[in-house]
Amino acid sequence: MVSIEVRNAFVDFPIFDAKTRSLKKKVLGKVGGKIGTDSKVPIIEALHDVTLSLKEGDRVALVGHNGAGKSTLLRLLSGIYEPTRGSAKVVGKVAPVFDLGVGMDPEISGFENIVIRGLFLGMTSKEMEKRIDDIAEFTELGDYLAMPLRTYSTGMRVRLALGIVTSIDPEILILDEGIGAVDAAFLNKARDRLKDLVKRSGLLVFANHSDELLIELCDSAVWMDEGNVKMHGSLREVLTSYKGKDPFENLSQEALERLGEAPAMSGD
Ligand SMILES: Nc1ncnc2c1ncn2[C@@H]1O[C@H](COP(=O)(O)OP(=O)(O)OP(=O)(O)O)[C@@H](O)[C@H]1O
Repeated sequence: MVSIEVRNAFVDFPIFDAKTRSLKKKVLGKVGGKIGTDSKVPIIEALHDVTLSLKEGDRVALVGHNGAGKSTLLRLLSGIYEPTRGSAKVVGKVAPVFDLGVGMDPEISGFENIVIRGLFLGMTSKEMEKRIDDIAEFTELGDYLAMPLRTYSTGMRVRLALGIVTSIDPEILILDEGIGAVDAAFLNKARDRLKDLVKRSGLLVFANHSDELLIELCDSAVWMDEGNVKMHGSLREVLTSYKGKDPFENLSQEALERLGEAPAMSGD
């Protein structure tokens, strides 16, 4: 059984080369974690006393304004960052997808990249080799798969990366923005693969600004604000509080039924 237990976790970034003059100016900032100035160097408090308990089957959306701490939290959950104080215990193998391009080598072929990228995501080369035909078909890259990645256009790279990422069997899947940033037409093609990927995952945490994608893939949500967990609950409740309106109200009846949701909340 996979699980994530974060207890009273803090992640601080001391900044040794901050310009003191600009920090003394009292300009009211609206985004980013708190900047503590009690010590000799300013410290950005990216995560502040975060407690979070996630279990097998959870599909969690992570929302919050720029600099609220979403990416930092995802890195903590992936074991890339250790908490400065507190604890983060992750049981299960994590497949972190922060940037679709990370882990791809421009000098080797598309085929070789499929295997290498798969290894980074916790798969074995045998498992990836079995998936090559399926990935090739999805990407429509044909003979280009035998060419070095540096010969690909940006869109071709995204196709390959998305094909690989959606082919894995993750225990814990951590997705940052990147996925939603791909071309809308191609994302439509990838949607079913993404949904299947999430179904196969033991646990999903997904940071994204697109309501539609979150509604499609998640059922609960965590709202981060200035490094704190401001709210943790059902996706609909959290998105309604975060956005100030019910995100389901614009969905068609068919979509609502598919999602097993009631019609939009009345009166707000
Ligand atoms: N490597 C770092 N060094 C210093 N400060 C950092 C670092 N990474 C993040 N921060 C700071 O931590 C805070 C949280 O950043 P984080 O990237 O987690 O936010 P986010 O919610 O993912 O934002 P966005 O939606 O803009 O991507 C911000 O104030 C940011 O300036």
